[in-house]
Amino acid sequence: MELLDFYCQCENVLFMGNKILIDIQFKRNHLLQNGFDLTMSLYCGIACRRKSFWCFRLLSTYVTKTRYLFELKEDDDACKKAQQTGAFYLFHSLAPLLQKSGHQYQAPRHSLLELERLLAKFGQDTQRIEDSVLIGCSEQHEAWFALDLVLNSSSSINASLQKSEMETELKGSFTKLRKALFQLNTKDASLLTTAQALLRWHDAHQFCSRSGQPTKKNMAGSKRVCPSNKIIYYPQMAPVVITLVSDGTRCLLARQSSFPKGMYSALAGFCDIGESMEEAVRREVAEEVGLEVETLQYSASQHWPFPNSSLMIACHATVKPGQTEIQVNLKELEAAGWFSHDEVATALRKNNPYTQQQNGTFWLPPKLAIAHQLIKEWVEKPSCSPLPA
Ligand SMILES: NC(=O)C1=CN([C@@H]2O[C@H](COP(=O)(O)OP(=O)(O)OC[C@H]3O[C@@H](n4cnc5c(N)ncnc54)[C@H](O)[C@@H]3O)[C@@H](O)[C@H]2O)C=CC1
Ligand SMILES: [Mg+2]
Repeated sequence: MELLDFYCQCENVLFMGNKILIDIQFKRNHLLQNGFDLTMSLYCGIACRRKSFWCFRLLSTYVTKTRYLFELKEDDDACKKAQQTGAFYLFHSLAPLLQKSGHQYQAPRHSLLELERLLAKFGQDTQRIEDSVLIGCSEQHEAWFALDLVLNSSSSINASLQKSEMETELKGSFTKLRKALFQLNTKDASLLTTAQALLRWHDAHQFCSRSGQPTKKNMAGSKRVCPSNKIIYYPQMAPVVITLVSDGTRCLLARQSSFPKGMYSALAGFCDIGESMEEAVRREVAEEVGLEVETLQYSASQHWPFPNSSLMIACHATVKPGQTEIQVNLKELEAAGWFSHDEVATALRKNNPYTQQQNGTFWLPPKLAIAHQLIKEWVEKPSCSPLPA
């Protein structure tokens, strides 16, 4: 909804608690005088009365959306109300419901009414909807939830037998996220990885680790509380560093035996407790390939759902040109080597996860993986100027 539409609907003045809007004519003039673009999607504001005039501040769509999600996480009643007009992504044993068209997958959403009908049809209690977790909302504040139809269900044996009937009813299939991830658009991929990570965390944190009592999820699923001792548990991610090492002209790529055949990636490793990101990078590079990092530069980060939730922290690092002899730690890696700029640029151009490279050439992680971004950055700008490690 755009600014102008919103004001036209609300006539002259004020409404909605602290989201008070002021006289349309005044605001329109004021905004025009101040050079605001009325077509911007700013449509919500906060106003307060100062002496004889109103002060107001428009909030961006992003800010109002963020505040709305915060409210839903904090207030169970507001969250329950949001389910009435919300939409649900469905999972079965952590596999999302997807519909396939050509090479692409799409994630359908269902209304509360459709979900209630589905559960009733398959003999499940509609109370189960309270197991759903909040994963986001649209710009119009339609809240999005995810529900696993099998996890934590008292009738889980029954439900798993009904999987194919459910798929027929829902006109889709419950597909392993690892298989589908790279054929989803970025928005669906991000929502589904968040949803899966959150559903998995709830499934694994049903009991308090101190009292052994069942913990209780809040409506949004942003935490669990032990009713007996009030300990609050929040969903966790493990920090992982991923580093593309360069010697100035070549970059170092490696593979684990668990990787798909022919795929090489940057070096990755979990941070140890008490370590900074910089220390973790130095240790992992030394541990895995026997090299000492000289400089490093942060690039970007990414949530990664496999095998459990990780926060991938991506960096570029360099080693001294004269100290490039690799000693592969075979307990961690199957192979590692230096690759020239041309070799990597060619692999990047040809990279296609559906038709993995033939005739012995190597291939790189797909676009959605942060390893791919890191490698692409290096190919585009091999001589960035990192900081001392
Ligand atoms: N998104 C991306 O582009 C990429 C993501 N990754 C992810 O990075 C992660 C870490 O890479 P690895 O080389 O496997 O790590 P790693 O080099 O630390 O080795 C894994 C080993 O570390 C130990 N470990 C320590 N803390 C752990 C924890 N919190 N969880 C699990 N194991 C722990 C275990 O013994 C495990 O076998 C992997 O889960 C992988 O999925 C890896 C490459 C690319
Ligand atoms: Mg590793």
